[in-house]
Amino acid sequence: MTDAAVATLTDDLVARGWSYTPDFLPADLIAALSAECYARAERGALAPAAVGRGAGQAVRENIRGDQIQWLEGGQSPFTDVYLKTMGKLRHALNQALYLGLEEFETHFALYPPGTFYQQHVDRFNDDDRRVVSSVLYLNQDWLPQHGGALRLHLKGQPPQDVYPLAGSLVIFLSSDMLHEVLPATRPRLSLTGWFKRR
Ligand SMILES: O=C(O)CCC(=O)C(=O)O
Ligand SMILES: [Fe+2]
Repeated sequence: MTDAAVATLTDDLVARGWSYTPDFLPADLIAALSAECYARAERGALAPAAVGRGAGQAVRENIRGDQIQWLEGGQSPFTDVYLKTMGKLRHALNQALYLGLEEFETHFALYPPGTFYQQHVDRFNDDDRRVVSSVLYLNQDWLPQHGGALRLHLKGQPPQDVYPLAGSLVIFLSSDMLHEVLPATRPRLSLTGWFKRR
């Protein structure tokens, strides 16, 4: 992540509420993170993702069908490099945009073929701490015919589809951006995260 890439990212976030950075992290690190996600899935560490919060939380596969595991520091050298990079990005966002972001929470997500996440925004009604959403994709050799786009529903414009290509990073404003994940023909892996204010 060069200074120029960070500048473009923050400029795009201000100008249009989202940004796309190809090759955000090196290919060998992305391959290691992808292998780690598959290994976690194989040992049963990923669990069906829930929607909602607190007492209203429930697994609803008609709304979202991914399997997730939250990350913690110290789990692997690869996830630690990712967490450290997102920490640097958090500082950069704060310096450029004065967002007061104090935390970053993130999970692996695996969408089995055919699963999806219906249109939503990432901020909860009863908790407005999520300010910026991030998705880092871990899928080698992804082709448009595999489906699985992240569809951003931009205000007053046609929707924007982003394919989940290995190493690419999408950032958007958590409260404003209506978005959905379209079904794919192959497993779709990512690290999804949220920069939060206190
Ligand atoms: O994987 C993606 O492209 C987006 C995931 C998402 O919208 C979410 O987890 O809230
Ligand atoms: Fe989302």
